[in-house]
Amino acid sequence: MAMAPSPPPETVLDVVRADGPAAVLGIGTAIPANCVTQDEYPDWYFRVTESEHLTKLKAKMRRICDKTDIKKRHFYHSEEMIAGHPELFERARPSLGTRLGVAEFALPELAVAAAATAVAEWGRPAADITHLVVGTNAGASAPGADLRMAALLGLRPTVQRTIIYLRGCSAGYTALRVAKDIAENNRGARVLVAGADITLPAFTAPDEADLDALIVMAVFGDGAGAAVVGADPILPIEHPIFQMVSVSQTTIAGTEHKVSLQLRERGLGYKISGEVQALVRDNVEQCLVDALMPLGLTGDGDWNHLFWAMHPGGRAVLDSYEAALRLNPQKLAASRRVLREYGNTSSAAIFFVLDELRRRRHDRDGERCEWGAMVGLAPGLTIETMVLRATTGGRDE
Ligand SMILES: CC(C)(COP(=O)(O)OP(=O)(O)OC[C@H]1O[C@@H](n2cnc3c(N)ncnc32)[C@H](O)[C@@H]1OP(=O)(O)O)[C@@H](O)C(=O)NCCC(=O)NCCSC(=O)CC(=O)O
Repeated sequence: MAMAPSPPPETVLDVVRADGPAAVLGIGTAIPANCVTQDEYPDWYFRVTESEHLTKLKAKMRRICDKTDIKKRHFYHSEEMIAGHPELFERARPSLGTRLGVAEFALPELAVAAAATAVAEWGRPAADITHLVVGTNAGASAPGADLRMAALLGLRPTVQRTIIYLRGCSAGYTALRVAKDIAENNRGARVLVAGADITLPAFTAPDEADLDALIVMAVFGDGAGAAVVGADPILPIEHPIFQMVSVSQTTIAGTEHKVSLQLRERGLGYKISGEVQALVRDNVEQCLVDALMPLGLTGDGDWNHLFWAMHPGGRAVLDSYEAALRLNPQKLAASRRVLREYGNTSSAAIFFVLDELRRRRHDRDGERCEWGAMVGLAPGLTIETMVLRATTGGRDE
């Protein structure tokens, strides 16, 4: 009997792959209830860590806080929680179990709150989600926050889960990059992406010999962000907000130790070199030329023709982007506002920035550029970019 001819591979791929680029179809964010203003933070921090006697270091902390351009931050931990666990600030004591134990509850709680908002905006039932991608620096368990999220949100048991640990501040980018590839390579896929972080794993007492930790304590905050990503939106139910056009990643040679994270018995240790700002100034423009040249979007070196979703890593990092790309001050207004209101929420921050950017597109004097880019830094030191295209398909445009 003659065998039926097998279809040529291109045809099979046409069936499997989506037609169009992936797009963000819904965005949500969430923050924990405890709020500490940046003005009160030095007093709060030195009090809860029983370090009031370190008056010079506290004065330095105040100088740092005053320069952050942060108004307030939200934390899952409270003064009472820390008082009940002295291992969180007594540096010699092992404390990893306490920290990860809190994260196990906190991450899904925050991520689900953000995801529920993103799913509601997307407009379809949570059971239509086919994939889940979660990025965080505050976990080390399997199954992790992804499985708990799937249960709490009522996702299908067949949902394909990916969790990304310890990607530093770019965990949200990485999760979005993975979601883009999934959406474009699996026709009909709808990917729920979440970035969630709490700072408790890195919480530590002030120490003159560990100024990196002082910077982390002054700048980082807790939060979660989420997005639903999919290609070929089903109109009029689904409304693309940003198309995810292309991605790139460049690791700057010889910078392996400039930003790094280590999970130790006393928690998550960050190394953040003061050279980061200079490295950004010296390298980011070339990365963007490489990423945008193939799309004809370099604007002959005038980068103000794009909108920008910079990760709000710190005031000085945003200043470096602005200087290196000769940006008008309003170009980073969304990133600066997110930094001011929440601090650097690490894996979550980019979702806050995308949410703020699309909100600003509705303002009378808001951003109108069609094309833009997300930029963030990962340990390495690695510069990640994603080219975005703002669509007119947003629900209330
Ligand atoms: C911390 C800052 C707000 C301080 O502001 P300025 O640098 O303008 O102020 P300044 O020079 O007067 O510094 C104030 C005091 O802080 C000290 N100081 C500043 N940077 C320091 C560092 N990296 N390590 C240790 N100490 C530091 C200074 O010596 C000074 O101490 P004294 O007063 O005693 O002389 C800023 O440098 C900043 O925003 N840094 C970026 C923080 C950061 O790296 N974020 C995470 C990046 S990674 C990330 O999130 C990824 C991403 O961005 O995508």
